[in-house]
Amino acid sequence: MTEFEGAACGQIMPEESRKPLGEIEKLMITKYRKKLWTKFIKGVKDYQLIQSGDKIAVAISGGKDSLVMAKLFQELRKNGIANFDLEFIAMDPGYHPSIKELLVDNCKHLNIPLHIFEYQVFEIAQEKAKDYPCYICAKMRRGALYAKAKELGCNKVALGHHYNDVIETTMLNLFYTGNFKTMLPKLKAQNFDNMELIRPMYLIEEKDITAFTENSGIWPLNCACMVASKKIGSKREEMKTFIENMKETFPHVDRKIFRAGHNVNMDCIIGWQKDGEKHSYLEEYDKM
Ligand SMILES: Nc1ncnc2c1ncn2[C@@H]1O[C@H](COP(=O)(O)OP(=O)(O)OP(=O)(O)O)[C@@H](O)[C@H]1O
Repeated sequence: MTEFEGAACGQIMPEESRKPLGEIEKLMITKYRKKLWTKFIKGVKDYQLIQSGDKIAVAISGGKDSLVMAKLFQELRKNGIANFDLEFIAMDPGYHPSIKELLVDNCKHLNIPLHIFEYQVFEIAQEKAKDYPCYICAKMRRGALYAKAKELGCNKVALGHHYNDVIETTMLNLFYTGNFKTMLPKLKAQNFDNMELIRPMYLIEEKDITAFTENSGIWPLNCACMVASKKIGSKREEMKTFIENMKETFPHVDRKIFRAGHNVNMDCIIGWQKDGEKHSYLEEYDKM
């Protein structure tokens, strides 16, 4: 473990030395075709994430998810299935120089032309929210990514959240906030006109991203956070373990949680929020 990682950080250990770019690109559409490429295309189609004429800013943290997302986007562009443009953006929130070097080196090897910009999120998050910096950090990061995307003439920002992120977020909301709230495949940006956030990795499982990354011999950035990782145990990691343990008794529990967000039965919901306003089923009860 490096001095920057928290106990919850799981390091990816490549099985072999870094493969040449051509081999990595081929691996993605051969051995990992079903697990990565097909699911990427399905997510893009099912959730209508790309429209003709889009210019998409692919947000690269340097972690495994966003690196794989970048390669999948490049493959889609090569295939000419949709008419869209790409930019790759990375916000440097105050990374240690060795971490930044790894990010730049991986992107160079993977032929991802990166726009890196500095935005000292770590410093601000640590100062403003000592006990729980993650929320403010994520909010500021999103604003900075939208602003950079706009500057480059993009109308969409793509984030690397995947299938397991969706499930874990749903369960974290249920357990810790007592609400049913999942993560959307796309949404309109607040405070930025004509800007959308898309999550094209929505159907891709984390274990397949990990396997592909290890097989490619890539060492991605891992827990580059220099603020929170040592202060708070990762609730997300705990939830990951909890779901894995549940799978021993209910093998398809992850799929069921994922599907639940697509199958809410509004006839059996007592209260909900819409556009920030609270509603109750009693509002409609007497009209039935
Ligand atoms: N510093 C950054 N610059 C640009 N994009 C970022 C940055 N940090 C996060 N993102 C984007 O937000 C997504 C979710 O970020 P999160 O911190 O949850 O990382 P993650 O789930 O570990 O994903 P990854 O493996 O890509 O780091 C990333 O996949 C990436 O698209």
